[in-house]
Amino acid sequence: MKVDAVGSVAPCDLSSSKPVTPRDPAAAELTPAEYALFASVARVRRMYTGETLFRRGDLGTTMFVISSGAVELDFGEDLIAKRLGPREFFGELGLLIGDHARSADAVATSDGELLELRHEEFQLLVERDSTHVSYFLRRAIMRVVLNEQGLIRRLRRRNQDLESALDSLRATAHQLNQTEVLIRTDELTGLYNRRGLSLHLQERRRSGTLSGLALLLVDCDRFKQVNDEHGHLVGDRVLQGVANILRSVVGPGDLACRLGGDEFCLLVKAGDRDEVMRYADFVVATAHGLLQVPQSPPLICTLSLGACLLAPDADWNDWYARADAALYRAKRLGGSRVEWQDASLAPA
Ligand SMILES: Nc1nc2c(ncn2[C@@H]2O[C@H](COP(=O)(O)OP(=O)(O)OP(=O)(O)O)[C@@H](O)[C@H]2O)c(=O)[nH]1
Repeated sequence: MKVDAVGSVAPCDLSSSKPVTPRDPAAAELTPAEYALFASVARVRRMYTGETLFRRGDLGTTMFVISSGAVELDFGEDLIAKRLGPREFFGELGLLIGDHARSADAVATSDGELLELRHEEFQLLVERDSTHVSYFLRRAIMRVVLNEQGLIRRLRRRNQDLESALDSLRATAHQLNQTEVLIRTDELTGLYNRRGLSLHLQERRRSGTLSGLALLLVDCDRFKQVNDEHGHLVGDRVLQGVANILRSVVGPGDLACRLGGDEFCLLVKAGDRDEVMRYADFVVATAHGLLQVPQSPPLICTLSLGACLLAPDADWNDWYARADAALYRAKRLGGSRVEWQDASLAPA
Protein backbone atom coordinates (compact mmCIF):
# COMPACT_ATOMS: atom_id res chain seq x y z
CA MET A 1 0.00 0.00 0.00
CA LYS A 2 1.32 3.44 -0.95
CA VAL A 3 0.78 6.25 1.54
CA ASP A 4 1.95 9.82 1.10
CA ALA A 5 3.28 12.06 3.86
CA VAL A 6 -0.11 13.38 4.95
CA GLY A 7 -2.27 10.41 4.01
CA SER A 8 -3.74 7.53 5.86
CA VAL A 9 -6.15 4.91 4.56
CA ALA A 10 -8.84 2.67 5.97
CA PRO A 11 -7.68 -0.78 7.02
CA CYS A 12 -7.51 -3.27 4.21
CA ASP A 13 -9.76 -6.26 4.77
CA LEU A 14 -9.53 -8.74 1.95
CA SER A 15 -10.66 -11.69 4.04
CA SER A 16 -14.04 -11.95 2.28
CA SER A 17 -13.57 -13.39 -1.17
CA LYS A 18 -17.24 -12.98 -2.20
CA PRO A 19 -17.90 -9.42 -3.41
CA VAL A 20 -20.79 -7.61 -1.69
CA THR A 21 -22.68 -5.57 -4.25
CA PRO A 22 -24.47 -2.39 -3.12
CA ARG A 23 -28.26 -2.28 -3.45
CA ASP A 24 -28.09 0.53 -6.02
CA PRO A 25 -26.17 -0.93 -8.96
CA ALA A 26 -25.33 2.56 -10.13
CA ALA A 27 -24.15 3.73 -6.71
CA ALA A 28 -20.83 5.55 -6.74
CA GLU A 29 -20.00 4.13 -3.33
CA LEU A 30 -17.48 1.33 -3.00
CA THR A 31 -18.25 -1.55 -0.65
CA PRO A 32 -15.87 -1.71 2.35
CA ALA A 33 -14.07 -4.64 0.70
CA GLU A 34 -13.68 -2.75 -2.58
CA TYR A 35 -12.49 0.31 -0.73
CA ALA A 36 -9.88 -1.70 1.14
CA LEU A 37 -8.76 -3.27 -2.12
CA PHE A 38 -8.38 0.11 -3.85
CA ALA A 39 -6.63 1.56 -0.80
CA SER A 40 -4.11 -1.23 -0.95
CA VAL A 41 -2.65 0.11 -4.19
CA ALA A 42 -3.74 3.75 -4.46
CA ARG A 43 -1.80 6.88 -3.69
CA VAL A 44 -3.32 9.06 -0.99
CA ARG A 45 -3.87 12.66 -1.81
CA ARG A 46 -4.98 15.45 0.49
CA MET A 47 -7.62 17.89 -0.77
CA TYR A 48 -8.64 21.31 0.52
CA THR A 49 -11.98 23.15 0.47
CA GLY A 50 -12.45 24.91 -2.86
CA GLU A 51 -9.63 23.03 -4.58
CA THR A 52 -10.35 22.09 -8.20
CA LEU A 53 -9.34 18.47 -8.74
CA PHE A 54 -10.04 18.64 -12.47
CA ARG A 55 -12.07 20.67 -14.91
CA ARG A 56 -14.58 19.70 -17.57
CA GLY A 57 -12.69 18.92 -20.78
CA ASP A 58 -9.37 18.15 -19.05
CA LEU A 59 -7.82 14.92 -20.28
CA GLY A 60 -7.60 12.56 -17.32
CA THR A 61 -6.16 9.11 -16.75
CA THR A 62 -6.80 8.71 -13.02
CA MET A 63 -9.78 7.79 -10.90
CA PHE A 64 -10.51 9.00 -7.38
CA VAL A 65 -12.15 7.50 -4.30
CA ILE A 66 -13.05 9.82 -1.44
CA SER A 67 -11.57 8.67 1.88
CA SER A 68 -12.92 11.65 3.83
CA GLY A 69 -14.51 14.99 3.03
CA ALA A 70 -16.77 15.81 0.07
CA VAL A 71 -16.45 16.62 -3.62
CA GLU A 72 -18.95 18.32 -5.93
CA LEU A 73 -19.19 17.32 -9.59
CA ASP A 74 -20.59 20.12 -11.75
CA PHE A 75 -21.65 18.90 -15.22
CA GLY A 76 -22.44 22.43 -16.40
CA GLU A 77 -25.45 23.87 -18.28
CA ASP A 78 -28.62 22.93 -16.42
CA LEU A 79 -27.50 19.42 -15.41
CA ILE A 80 -27.83 18.62 -11.75
CA ALA A 81 -24.53 18.79 -9.82
CA LYS A 82 -23.59 15.71 -7.76
CA ARG A 83 -22.16 15.81 -4.25
CA LEU A 84 -20.06 12.80 -3.32
CA GLY A 85 -18.85 11.69 0.12
CA PRO A 86 -16.66 8.99 1.70
CA ARG A 87 -16.09 5.77 -0.29
CA GLU A 88 -17.71 7.26 -3.39
CA PHE A 89 -15.63 7.20 -6.56
CA PHE A 90 -15.44 9.48 -9.60
CA GLY A 91 -13.34 10.00 -12.71
CA GLU A 92 -13.37 6.23 -13.42
CA LEU A 93 -13.67 6.74 -17.21
CA GLY A 94 -10.29 8.47 -17.22
CA LEU A 95 -8.80 5.36 -15.68
CA LEU A 96 -10.68 2.85 -17.82
CA ILE A 97 -10.52 4.61 -21.19
CA GLY A 98 -7.36 6.64 -20.74
CA ASP A 99 -7.06 10.30 -21.79
CA HIS A 100 -10.78 10.73 -21.35
CA ALA A 101 -12.08 14.32 -21.46
CA ARG A 102 -13.59 14.93 -18.02
CA SER A 103 -17.34 15.54 -18.20
CA ALA A 104 -17.55 17.62 -15.00
CA ASP A 105 -15.65 20.09 -12.85
CA ALA A 106 -14.62 18.30 -9.64
CA VAL A 107 -14.20 20.63 -6.68
CA ALA A 108 -13.51 19.73 -3.05
CA THR A 109 -16.30 21.14 -0.86
CA SER A 110 -14.48 20.28 2.36
CA ASP A 111 -10.98 19.35 3.46
CA GLY A 112 -10.33 15.62 3.21
CA GLU A 113 -8.43 12.80 1.61
CA LEU A 114 -8.67 11.00 -1.70
CA LEU A 115 -7.33 7.76 -3.07
CA GLU A 116 -5.92 8.35 -6.55
CA LEU A 117 -5.57 5.39 -8.93
CA ARG A 118 -3.64 5.35 -12.17
CA HIS A 119 -3.82 2.69 -14.82
CA GLU A 120 -0.73 0.84 -13.51
CA GLU A 121 -2.23 0.57 -10.05
CA PHE A 122 -5.53 -0.61 -11.41
CA GLN A 123 -3.66 -3.28 -13.38
CA LEU A 124 -2.17 -4.48 -10.09
CA LEU A 125 -5.69 -4.82 -8.67
CA VAL A 126 -6.80 -6.88 -11.65
CA GLU A 127 -3.99 -9.31 -10.99
CA ARG A 128 -4.57 -9.31 -7.25
CA ASP A 129 -8.38 -9.68 -7.06
CA SER A 130 -10.02 -10.05 -10.44
CA THR A 131 -13.37 -11.04 -8.89
CA HIS A 132 -13.79 -7.77 -6.97
CA VAL A 133 -12.45 -5.80 -9.88
CA SER A 134 -14.90 -7.38 -12.32
CA TYR A 135 -17.79 -6.51 -9.97
CA PHE A 136 -16.50 -2.98 -9.74
CA LEU A 137 -16.19 -2.76 -13.52
CA ARG A 138 -19.69 -4.07 -14.03
CA ARG A 139 -21.00 -1.36 -11.67
CA ALA A 140 -18.91 1.30 -13.32
CA ILE A 141 -20.31 0.35 -16.74
CA MET A 142 -23.88 0.26 -15.40
CA ARG A 143 -23.34 3.67 -13.91
CA VAL A 144 -22.17 5.07 -17.24
CA VAL A 145 -25.13 3.46 -19.06
CA LEU A 146 -27.66 4.71 -16.49
CA ASN A 147 -26.14 8.18 -16.56
CA GLU A 148 -26.33 8.18 -20.36
CA GLN A 149 -29.94 7.03 -20.26
CA GLY A 150 -30.77 9.72 -17.71
CA LEU A 151 -29.06 12.28 -19.92
CA ILE A 152 -30.99 11.12 -22.99
CA ARG A 153 -34.27 11.31 -21.01
CA ARG A 154 -33.39 14.82 -19.84
CA LEU A 155 -32.44 15.88 -23.37
CA ARG A 156 -35.72 14.46 -24.73
CA ARG A 157 -37.66 16.30 -22.03
CA ARG A 158 -35.74 19.48 -22.76
CA ASN A 159 -36.40 19.05 -26.46
CA GLN A 160 -40.11 18.63 -25.77
CA ASP A 161 -40.07 21.69 -23.50
CA LEU A 162 -38.28 23.67 -26.21
CA GLU A 163 -40.74 22.51 -28.86
CA SER A 164 -43.75 23.49 -26.76
CA ALA A 165 -42.09 26.83 -25.90
CA LEU A 166 -41.54 27.38 -29.63
CA ASP A 167 -45.16 26.45 -30.38
CA SER A 168 -46.47 28.92 -27.85
CA LEU A 169 -44.06 31.60 -29.16
CA ARG A 170 -45.34 30.99 -32.69
CA ALA A 171 -48.95 31.19 -31.46
CA THR A 172 -48.21 34.42 -29.57
CA ALA A 173 -46.45 35.92 -32.60
CA HIS A 174 -49.42 34.94 -34.76
CA GLN A 175 -51.85 36.48 -32.26
CA LEU A 176 -49.76 39.65 -32.13
CA ASN A 177 -49.78 39.87 -35.93
CA GLN A 178 -53.53 39.31 -35.96
CA THR A 179 -54.04 41.95 -33.27
CA GLU A 180 -51.84 44.39 -35.15
CA VAL A 181 -53.82 43.78 -38.35
CA LEU A 182 -57.09 44.29 -36.44
CA ILE A 183 -55.82 47.50 -34.86
CA ARG A 184 -54.93 48.89 -38.29
CA THR A 185 -58.07 47.74 -40.10
CA ASP A 186 -61.52 49.24 -40.57
CA GLU A 187 -64.02 46.61 -39.48
CA LEU A 188 -66.75 47.37 -42.05
CA THR A 189 -64.66 47.62 -45.20
CA GLY A 190 -61.38 45.81 -44.43
CA LEU A 191 -59.43 48.90 -45.58
CA TYR A 192 -56.87 50.63 -43.36
CA ASN A 193 -58.41 52.81 -40.65
CA ARG A 194 -57.08 56.17 -39.43
CA ARG A 195 -54.67 54.49 -36.99
CA GLY A 196 -53.36 52.26 -39.78
CA LEU A 197 -52.85 55.29 -42.01
CA SER A 198 -51.05 57.17 -39.26
CA LEU A 199 -48.71 54.19 -38.55
CA HIS A 200 -48.09 53.77 -42.29
CA LEU A 201 -47.13 57.46 -42.62
CA GLN A 202 -44.86 57.21 -39.56
CA GLU A 203 -43.10 54.18 -41.09
CA ARG A 204 -42.69 55.98 -44.44
CA ARG A 205 -41.31 59.09 -42.75
CA ARG A 206 -38.85 56.94 -40.77
CA SER A 207 -37.70 55.16 -43.93
CA GLY A 208 -37.60 58.39 -45.99
CA THR A 209 -40.12 57.12 -48.58
CA LEU A 210 -42.68 59.94 -48.45
CA SER A 211 -41.74 61.56 -51.75
CA GLY A 212 -43.48 60.79 -55.05
CA LEU A 213 -46.82 60.19 -53.32
CA ALA A 214 -50.27 61.66 -53.94
CA LEU A 215 -53.26 61.92 -51.63
CA LEU A 216 -56.79 61.50 -52.96
CA LEU A 217 -59.59 62.36 -50.54
CA VAL A 218 -62.77 60.51 -51.47
CA ASP A 219 -66.23 61.40 -50.17
CA CYS A 220 -69.60 59.79 -50.94
CA ASP A 221 -72.17 62.10 -52.53
CA ARG A 222 -75.46 62.52 -50.67
CA PHE A 223 -74.77 59.42 -48.64
CA LYS A 224 -77.11 60.52 -45.85
CA GLN A 225 -79.90 60.16 -48.42
CA VAL A 226 -78.95 56.48 -49.03
CA ASN A 227 -79.24 55.78 -45.31
CA ASP A 228 -82.46 57.72 -44.99
CA GLU A 229 -84.12 56.06 -48.00
CA HIS A 230 -82.85 52.48 -47.70
CA GLY A 231 -81.64 52.08 -44.13
CA HIS A 232 -78.26 51.75 -42.46
CA LEU A 233 -77.54 48.20 -43.70
CA VAL A 234 -77.86 49.29 -47.33
CA GLY A 235 -75.67 52.29 -46.44
CA ASP A 236 -73.07 49.85 -45.10
CA ARG A 237 -73.18 47.80 -48.32
CA VAL A 238 -72.64 50.99 -50.34
CA LEU A 239 -69.61 51.88 -48.19
CA GLN A 240 -68.25 48.37 -48.88
CA GLY A 241 -68.87 48.93 -52.62
CA VAL A 242 -66.82 52.14 -52.47
CA ALA A 243 -64.06 50.26 -50.60
CA ASN A 244 -63.97 47.64 -53.36
CA ILE A 245 -63.36 50.30 -56.02
CA LEU A 246 -60.55 51.86 -53.96
CA ARG A 247 -59.00 48.44 -53.28
CA SER A 248 -58.92 47.74 -57.01
CA VAL A 249 -56.82 50.88 -57.60
CA VAL A 250 -54.04 50.40 -55.07
CA GLY A 251 -50.78 48.72 -56.03
CA PRO A 252 -47.96 47.47 -53.82
CA GLY A 253 -46.90 50.21 -51.40
CA ASP A 254 -50.13 52.19 -52.00
CA LEU A 255 -52.79 52.46 -49.33
CA ALA A 256 -56.60 52.66 -49.26
CA CYS A 257 -58.13 53.91 -46.04
CA ARG A 258 -61.55 54.67 -44.57
CA LEU A 259 -61.02 57.83 -42.57
CA GLY A 260 -64.48 57.53 -40.98
CA GLY A 261 -68.19 57.78 -41.93
CA ASP A 262 -68.42 58.14 -45.72
CA GLU A 263 -64.94 59.65 -46.08
CA PHE A 264 -62.04 57.64 -47.59
CA CYS A 265 -58.57 58.36 -48.91
CA LEU A 266 -56.02 56.86 -51.25
CA LEU A 267 -52.27 57.23 -50.93
CA VAL A 268 -50.71 56.29 -54.27
CA LYS A 269 -47.33 56.49 -55.93
CA ALA A 270 -47.54 59.14 -58.62
CA GLY A 271 -44.95 61.38 -60.21
CA ASP A 272 -47.15 64.20 -61.50
CA ARG A 273 -50.64 65.62 -61.73
CA ASP A 274 -51.58 63.62 -64.87
CA GLU A 275 -50.77 60.34 -63.21
CA VAL A 276 -52.76 61.24 -60.08
CA MET A 277 -55.72 62.37 -62.17
CA ARG A 278 -55.76 59.04 -64.02
CA TYR A 279 -56.31 57.27 -60.69
CA ALA A 280 -58.91 59.80 -59.60
CA ASP A 281 -60.84 59.78 -62.89
CA PHE A 282 -60.93 55.97 -62.81
CA VAL A 283 -62.49 56.01 -59.31
CA VAL A 284 -65.11 58.63 -60.22
CA ALA A 285 -65.94 56.94 -63.52
CA THR A 286 -66.21 53.45 -61.99
CA ALA A 287 -68.64 54.57 -59.26
CA HIS A 288 -70.63 56.55 -61.81
CA GLY A 289 -70.63 53.62 -64.26
CA LEU A 290 -71.81 51.13 -61.64
CA LEU A 291 -74.68 53.44 -60.76
CA GLN A 292 -75.87 53.19 -64.35
CA VAL A 293 -76.63 49.50 -63.76
CA PRO A 294 -80.13 49.58 -62.25
CA GLN A 295 -79.92 48.17 -58.71
CA SER A 296 -82.50 48.46 -56.00
CA PRO A 297 -81.43 49.01 -53.31
CA PRO A 298 -78.28 50.70 -54.66
CA LEU A 299 -74.85 49.08 -54.19
CA ILE A 300 -72.85 52.20 -54.87
CA CYS A 301 -73.10 55.99 -54.91
CA THR A 302 -71.25 58.67 -56.84
CA LEU A 303 -67.99 59.93 -55.43
CA SER A 304 -66.24 63.28 -55.18
CA LEU A 305 -62.45 63.54 -54.94
CA GLY A 306 -59.90 66.16 -53.98
CA ALA A 307 -56.32 65.39 -55.03
CA CYS A 308 -52.88 66.73 -54.21
CA LEU A 309 -49.20 65.74 -54.31
CA LEU A 310 -47.50 65.20 -50.94
CA ALA A 311 -44.77 67.61 -49.93
CA PRO A 312 -42.52 65.26 -47.87
CA ASP A 313 -41.43 68.05 -45.51
CA ALA A 314 -45.08 68.89 -44.61
CA ASP A 315 -47.37 66.81 -42.38
CA TRP A 316 -50.72 65.07 -42.56
CA ASN A 317 -52.73 68.20 -41.53
CA ASP A 318 -51.16 70.15 -44.36
CA TRP A 319 -51.74 67.42 -46.98
CA TYR A 320 -55.30 66.90 -45.73
CA ALA A 321 -56.06 70.64 -45.87
CA ARG A 322 -54.92 70.82 -49.54
CA ALA A 323 -56.90 67.76 -50.62
CA ASP A 324 -59.95 68.80 -48.57
CA ALA A 325 -60.05 72.27 -50.17
CA ALA A 326 -60.09 70.59 -53.59
CA LEU A 327 -62.75 68.10 -52.44
CA TYR A 328 -64.90 70.97 -51.17
CA ARG A 329 -64.73 72.52 -54.65
CA ALA A 330 -65.71 69.21 -56.25
CA LYS A 331 -68.78 69.03 -53.96
CA ARG A 332 -69.72 72.66 -54.69
CA LEU A 333 -69.54 71.94 -58.41
CA GLY A 334 -72.18 69.22 -58.02
CA GLY A 335 -70.12 66.14 -57.00
CA SER A 336 -69.16 63.02 -58.97
CA ARG A 337 -65.93 64.67 -60.06
CA VAL A 338 -62.34 65.26 -59.08
CA GLU A 339 -60.68 68.59 -58.36
CA TRP A 340 -56.94 69.25 -58.15
CA GLN A 341 -55.32 71.15 -55.27
CA ASP A 342 -55.28 74.97 -55.51
CA ALA A 343 -52.26 76.16 -57.51
CA SER A 344 -51.44 78.57 -54.67
CA LEU A 345 -51.25 75.61 -52.23
CA ALA A 346 -49.29 73.27 -54.51
CA PRO A 347 -45.84 72.22 -53.25
CA ALA A 348 -42.94 74.09 -54.84
N1 LIG B 1 -74.63 53.19 -43.06
C1 LIG B 1 -73.69 53.88 -42.46
N2 LIG B 1 -73.78 55.21 -42.39
C2 LIG B 1 -72.84 55.92 -41.80
C3 LIG B 1 -71.70 55.31 -41.23
N3 LIG B 1 -70.90 56.27 -40.68
C4 LIG B 1 -71.49 57.45 -40.93
N4 LIG B 1 -72.66 57.27 -41.61
C5 LIG B 1 -73.62 58.26 -42.09
O1 LIG B 1 -73.06 58.95 -43.20
C6 LIG B 1 -73.79 60.12 -43.39
C7 LIG B 1 -72.86 61.23 -43.84
O2 LIG B 1 -73.66 62.32 -44.10
P1 LIG B 1 -73.10 63.71 -44.54
O3 LIG B 1 -71.82 64.02 -43.81
O4 LIG B 1 -74.21 64.71 -44.39
O5 LIG B 1 -72.68 63.53 -46.01
P2 LIG B 1 -73.55 63.33 -47.31
O6 LIG B 1 -74.97 63.01 -47.03
O7 LIG B 1 -72.80 62.39 -48.15
O8 LIG B 1 -73.49 64.80 -47.93
P3 LIG B 1 -72.41 65.32 -48.97
O9 LIG B 1 -71.10 64.83 -48.56
O10 LIG B 1 -72.53 66.82 -48.88
O11 LIG B 1 -72.82 64.82 -50.31
C8 LIG B 1 -74.47 60.38 -42.04
O12 LIG B 1 -75.88 60.23 -42.20
C9 LIG B 1 -73.95 59.34 -41.10
O13 LIG B 1 -74.90 58.87 -40.16
C10 LIG B 1 -71.62 53.88 -41.27
O14 LIG B 1 -70.69 53.25 -40.80
N5 LIG B 1 -72.62 53.22 -41.90
